[in-house]
Amino acid sequence: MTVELGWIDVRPAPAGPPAIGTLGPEGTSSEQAARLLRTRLPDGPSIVLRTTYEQAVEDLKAGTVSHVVVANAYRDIHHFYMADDIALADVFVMDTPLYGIARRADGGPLSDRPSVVTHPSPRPLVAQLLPAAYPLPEVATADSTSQAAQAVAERRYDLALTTEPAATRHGLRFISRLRPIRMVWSVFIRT
Ligand SMILES: O=C(O)C(=O)C[C@]1(C(=O)O)C=C[C@@H](O)C=C1
Repeated sequence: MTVELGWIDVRPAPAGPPAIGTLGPEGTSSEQAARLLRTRLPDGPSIVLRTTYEQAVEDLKAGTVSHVVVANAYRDIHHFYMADDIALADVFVMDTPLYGIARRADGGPLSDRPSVVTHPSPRPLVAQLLPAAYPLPEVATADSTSQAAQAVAERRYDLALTTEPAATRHGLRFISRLRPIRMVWSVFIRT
């Protein structure tokens, strides 16, 4: 369940039917944030999930979506703040779904030095959540928590730092404790 903790509108919504772009595929925290934004917009807008936030912003500039939701922990968000053809419309605080380290539910025993994949932004959680029995691994990166889960389901890595929805979607089982991330989300519109 997602909990909205605060909301600031800084610019009126654009005219026309809304559509929301963000980072996918299904199971990302960004998808949950987009679902929350949808509850505040008229006409039950569609949600367009893209492989990167940059692709979602290209859709915004091209006019195929009206809003793009970006996690403020995204390290390249400054490009979106600096662009002069899009602008910040809203800011809200929402806890992400639960994050944890997950393995294939049907896999055999884990290696003593399992490989780990994560989106770059929540990477500090790998050291925080990885059970002490395992040495700190080399960490590979994926474009989203959901892609990280998919990479483990496809046997490319042993463990993924991922969300509960993405783990469920890809048949993974958590081996760590779970925690949410209290996140500020930025909503951009075209100017
Ligand atoms: O990959 C996702 O699920 C995202 O929505 C992006 C993501 C993440 O990787 O955790 C980016 C930074 C924040 O930690 C919240 C979300």
